[in-house]
Amino acid sequence: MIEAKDLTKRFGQQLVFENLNFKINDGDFISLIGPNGSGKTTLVKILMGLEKKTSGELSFTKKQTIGYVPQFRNIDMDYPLDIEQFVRLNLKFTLSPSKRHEDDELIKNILQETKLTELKNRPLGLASGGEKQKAYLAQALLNDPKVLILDEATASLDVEVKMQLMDLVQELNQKYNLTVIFITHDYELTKKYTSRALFFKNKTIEEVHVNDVSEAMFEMGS
Ligand SMILES: Nc1ncnc2c1ncn2[C@@H]1O[C@H](COP(=O)(O)OP(=O)(O)OP(=O)(O)O)[C@@H](O)[C@H]1O
Repeated sequence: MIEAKDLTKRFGQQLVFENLNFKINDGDFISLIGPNGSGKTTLVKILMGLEKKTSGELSFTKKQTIGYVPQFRNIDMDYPLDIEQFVRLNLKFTLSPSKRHEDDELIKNILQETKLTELKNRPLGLASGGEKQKAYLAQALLNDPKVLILDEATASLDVEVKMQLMDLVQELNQKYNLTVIFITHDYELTKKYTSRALFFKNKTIEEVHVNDVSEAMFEMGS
């Protein structure tokens, strides 16, 4: 479980949010929603230890390995790695033959789990948007995370491709009780896939029942 108590973040004089109080349970599929600039990415950066909180508490009941899938960005056609090589980047490189064998097995399983086996030798630069995002997902899964953060990971993808990626994440959530934190501006995906929603509003956060999530929540000024 992840618990925030009175979590507050400022950048200099600018208050991003204050007194956030929430719990995220193991196996939750939770969305972080709210307008641009309301602090969603800042919160996940604090969760990942990339940014410091200003005050308040953030606690984890046990060691929580975190995987992170970023927003889609195009990759040059001449990017030198294929999908499998790209996924391997997240491994700790080693010269030990027995570790090499273990790594090969791990990569094989992850590629299978993310439905990339057939595509593993495709140059990443020539892969479709959805395939690239699946490669990022595979990389994020390498360290056996208990928590997966999708940071607008479905933005700019076609609707069908978004659904395929989310179906895959849902499978992992259900099969491994993986906690999923989904930052999104997508109303439909929030409704279809998430079981809880945390809504950033007026510099703080409130839990909203997924049935009560409205399109306006993604549009309002912060
Ligand atoms: N390193 C930084 N230094 C100063 N201000 C920052 C920094 N990072 C973010 N901010 C500011 O903090 C606020 C929250 O930004 P953040 O990126 O967390 O919002 P967000 O909800 O993720 O937005 P979006 O939906 O547009 O991605 C914004 O006003 C942003 O400009």
